[in-house]
Amino acid sequence: MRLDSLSTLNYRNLAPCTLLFPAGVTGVFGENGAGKTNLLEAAFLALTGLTDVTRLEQLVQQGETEAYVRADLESSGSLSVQEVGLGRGRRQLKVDGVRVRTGDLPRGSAVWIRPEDSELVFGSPSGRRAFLDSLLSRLSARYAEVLSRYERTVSQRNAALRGGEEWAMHVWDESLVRLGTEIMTVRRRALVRLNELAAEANAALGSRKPLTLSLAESTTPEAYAQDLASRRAEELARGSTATGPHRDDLVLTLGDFPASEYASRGEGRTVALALRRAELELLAERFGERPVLLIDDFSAELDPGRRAFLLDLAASVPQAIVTGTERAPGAALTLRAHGGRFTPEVTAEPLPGEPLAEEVRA
Ligand SMILES: Nc1ncnc2c1ncn2[C@@H]1O[C@H](COP(=O)(O)OP(=O)(O)OP(=O)(O)O)[C@@H](O)[C@H]1O
Repeated sequence: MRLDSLSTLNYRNLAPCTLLFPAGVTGVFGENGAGKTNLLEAAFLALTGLTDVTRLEQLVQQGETEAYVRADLESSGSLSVQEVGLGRGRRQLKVDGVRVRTGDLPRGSAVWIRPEDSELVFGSPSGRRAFLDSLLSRLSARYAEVLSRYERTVSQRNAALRGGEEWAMHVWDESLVRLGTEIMTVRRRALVRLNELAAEANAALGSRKPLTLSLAESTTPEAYAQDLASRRAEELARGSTATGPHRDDLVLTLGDFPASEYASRGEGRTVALALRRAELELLAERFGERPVLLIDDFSAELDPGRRAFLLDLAASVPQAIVTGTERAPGAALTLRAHGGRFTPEVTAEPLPGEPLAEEVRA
């Protein structure tokens, strides 16, 4: 997978631009607040159609009403244009000029690694569930569909519980058990490979404590219907669905203890990196192509060994964009970020026989 160019208009603090990206690593460096994260966020949105901001308006430049991003990308030898328009709280996606839904974009096109990933480890179960669900939804359109039906069913069932509609529960329970069982089954199956890949990545990061992924399930496919029936009174009193995959956690165990409670900051960042590398490998296995890798702030909180891991990972994919407050070593192209603009740096060391940059300018 390759991002040939990225165009943005009215996107956060970015000046309108079209940037061309070569194969290999593009390093983007600049001071805090220059727009480096915004650039990666725009690239991730244009490549996948995905964003995790709560309000799409946040992505639109202050004072404007609409924003636009466009990716020209190359996948398995063919070229396509993906466009995302943002306005009035809605997102409109097009591929080669034809309107599509998010799930119709290439689902394995990008992985985004950022310092906030530590929240996966230290934050609440909902963040880890979102990581797992978003990954599985990208691996399988069927999972995305079942998950969205399940989530709709939970909120409708909750409304019925709040309305005291006990008589309607058997209908909601039937849908909930059917959809929830499929979600639990897919999660369990996918976790086997995800666990292997995350453990490998954790070892490659030099961690002396083994990493194990497991599911803490609030029920099981076999017991789900019975659990719902036995907690009916409690659910009616609380007005919410007490059990099911929307309550489960992805437990990250480092050594003998849950990382969420016992890991140091650095260990937590390592676990998060291991999860992201596992995500990248799973997407590559599923779609037969390595995603574009977006790495935000490659040096944040990381010791030299872990920085080297990230830079090696960047070198293992056809294309990566790596940001930092300092230059990423070994980049094919370096962009200097300043006030939402990105300027290519002329390489200081000419290839043998090439004139110096100064000579070119003279
Ligand atoms: N909708 C918006 N409109 C205008 N500016 C915005 C909008 N959203 C965010 N910004 C601004 O964009 C600027 C750049 O943010 P960004 O996170 O990309 O910086 P960065 O280069 O990654 O910095 P750091 O090195 O601190 O991570 C911030 O000053 C922020 O206030």
